[in-house]
Amino acid sequence: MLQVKNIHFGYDKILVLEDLSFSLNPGRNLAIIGESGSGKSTLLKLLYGEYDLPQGEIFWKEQQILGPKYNLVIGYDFMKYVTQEFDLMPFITVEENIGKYLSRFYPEEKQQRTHELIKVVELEAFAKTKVKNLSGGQKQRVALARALAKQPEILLLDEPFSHIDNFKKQSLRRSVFKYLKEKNIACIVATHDKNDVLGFADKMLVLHHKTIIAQDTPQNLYNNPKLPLIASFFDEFNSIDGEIYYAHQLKIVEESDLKGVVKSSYFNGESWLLEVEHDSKSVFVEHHSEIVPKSCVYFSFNN
Ligand SMILES: Nc1ncnc2c1ncn2[C@@H]1O[C@H](COP(=O)(O)OP(=O)(O)OP(=O)(O)O)[C@@H](O)[C@H]1O
Repeated sequence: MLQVKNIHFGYDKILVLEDLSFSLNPGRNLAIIGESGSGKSTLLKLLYGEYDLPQGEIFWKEQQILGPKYNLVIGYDFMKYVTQEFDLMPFITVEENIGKYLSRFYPEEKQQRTHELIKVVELEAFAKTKVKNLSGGQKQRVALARALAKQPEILLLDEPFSHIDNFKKQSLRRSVFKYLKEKNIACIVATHDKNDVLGFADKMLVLHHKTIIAQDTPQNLYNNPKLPLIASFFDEFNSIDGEIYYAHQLKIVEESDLKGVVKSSYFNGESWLLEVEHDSKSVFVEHHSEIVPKSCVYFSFNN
């Protein structure tokens, strides 16, 4: 189990994280969310042992995670960290990059394992391509596969699908997260993308103002967001009389006490998002069709 106990950390005396505590069991998937600059990457680096902790402790099972003051080489064999920089070897091929840390004394096993990982990240067509000739998204997939090569017990991922195009993203997420579950590899994913979380994370942790402001399953946080910051991660929302309503929880009706004027309609695939001016504020309502600007409409709550 990963145990993070009352950790504090700052750069140059400016506190970035204050008194964080949480835990994660083997094989579980934890998503870390928070606005830009809230400390997600810093937290991953601390979990990896990249910095010394001025206060608090981190353990993976019995092993305490310590920083450079105690370790000549940063990191531990049971943990891998995929940063936003990838850190690959450009002049060798995809399969050579992935196989680099696998034992060459078992060539057949090495080849089999490399092939298995290339399949997980859906890069079969590029196995023999030099990394320098790959796109950013393809490099990101090689970095993921390489982190998995030696089968870590825990994987830290910083925005793991940020460079991958939308055509590939969803199938790649399914493939990678399914693989991690099958192999019982715990993973911690720092992300801005709700699609990395919904459907995959067992638990979500929300960072804000240096601390954890919420810690729960994605389902519970989605259904009961409590704070605008949490709702905004998932969807367009409105605060009405102190309550949070997603746009799909409001509907256009023939008549109601809530009246407004349509400012804009935005097509979003399955439906349209209407921006309605009500009480000099914008209210977002999901609707099956477009409504011309300046139309007067009534809206109410979906039951
Ligand atoms: N090496 C560093 N030296 C000094 N300050 C830093 C350093 N790295 C990050 N910071 C600061 O620490 C804070 C947290 O940064 P961090 O990169 O952890 O946030 P983040 O949530 O990962 O952001 P993003 O979502 O934009 O990647 C920011 O205010 C940032 O400016």
